Amino acid sequence: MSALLEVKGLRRDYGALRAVDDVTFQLEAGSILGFIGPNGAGKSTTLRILATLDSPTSGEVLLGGHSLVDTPDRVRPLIGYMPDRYGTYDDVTVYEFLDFFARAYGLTGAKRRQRVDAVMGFTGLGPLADKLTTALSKGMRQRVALGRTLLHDPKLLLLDEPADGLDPRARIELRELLRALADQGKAVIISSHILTELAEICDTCAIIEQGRLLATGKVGDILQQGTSVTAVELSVRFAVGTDADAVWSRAERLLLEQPRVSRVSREADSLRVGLELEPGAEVKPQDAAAALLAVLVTAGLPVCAFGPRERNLEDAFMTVTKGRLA
Ligand SMILES: Nc1ncnc2c1ncn2[C@@H]1O[C@H](COP(=O)(O)OP(=O)(O)OP(=O)(O)O)[C@@H](O)[C@H]1O
Repeated sequence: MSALLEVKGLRRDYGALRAVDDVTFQLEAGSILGFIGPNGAGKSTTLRILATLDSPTSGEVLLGGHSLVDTPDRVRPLIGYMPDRYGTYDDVTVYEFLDFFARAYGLTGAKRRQRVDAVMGFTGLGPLADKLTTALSKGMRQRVALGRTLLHDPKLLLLDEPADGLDPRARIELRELLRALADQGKAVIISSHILTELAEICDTCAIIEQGRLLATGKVGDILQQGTSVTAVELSVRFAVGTDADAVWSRAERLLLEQPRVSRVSREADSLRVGLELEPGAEVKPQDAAAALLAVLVTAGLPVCAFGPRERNLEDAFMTVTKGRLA
């Protein structure tokens, strides 16, 4: 079965600037793709083209097998697009706002009321139906914007930086809503700078820089990129009180004196330790790690956690973009 969305060799030039350069990827129904890139990488331009708001200079996009470039009117009803800046109107309640857009989507009579009610129920906006949209918190306004995107029950959702500016609770709620939408069989593309958020929400991700896709694939596979069997990252935590600085400094000095330790840095409440093993070396990574732990404990340092450090999407992003973060 072919993918719901197929993007092939997409290119968009603005004069001499190539904003999107040969972008190719696919997306299945029911899955969430994270679109990651620094400012100006080409995320919004790509999403705008997928929303049929802009035309590519070249390339093809098929949605449900239909060309988005040649037959935009045919595929538009299948697409829900939430831009990075969404407006609300003064003196309009949540219900009126959604009802207005339901009319714009051509929904009439009982069907319209049913869709608006369904969307308000899904997004949890029901109790706020009579509130003015301007009186809502950012998280709630963003739900209204998402609700508007869902009124015509699209198959493909394009969300440009939807988590931007949301507090942690609103982000978690957004994540749950998006997961529920994917479970309903919708394909979702979400762009973001908040990489840790994306790792939890996405099935696949695409890293874009200067218009080019540098990596695409399952989040787990992307996380593995740039890792090697000869480099090991460890995370060490200490049970510390007011002596934290002294303990951390001693540990840092001691670790840096050890063979194979390539770098040590502080990270939130732990030390991140890079171990380099010689290629083909007899010593196994776990033995080298065990030797380090013994050194720390023998020195009387209060180690309370010690183990391999999990790579996160930020590490993967830095690896595939070669460290050029926006
Ligand atoms: N209408 C336009 N005319 C000329 N250049 C444009 C236009 N739209 C975007 N660009 C340029 O294309 C490049 C890609 O922009 P785009 O907005 O797609 O990036 P982005 O990844 O979404 O970044 P951000 O996270 O900052 O929104 C940038 O260099 C931008 O300045």
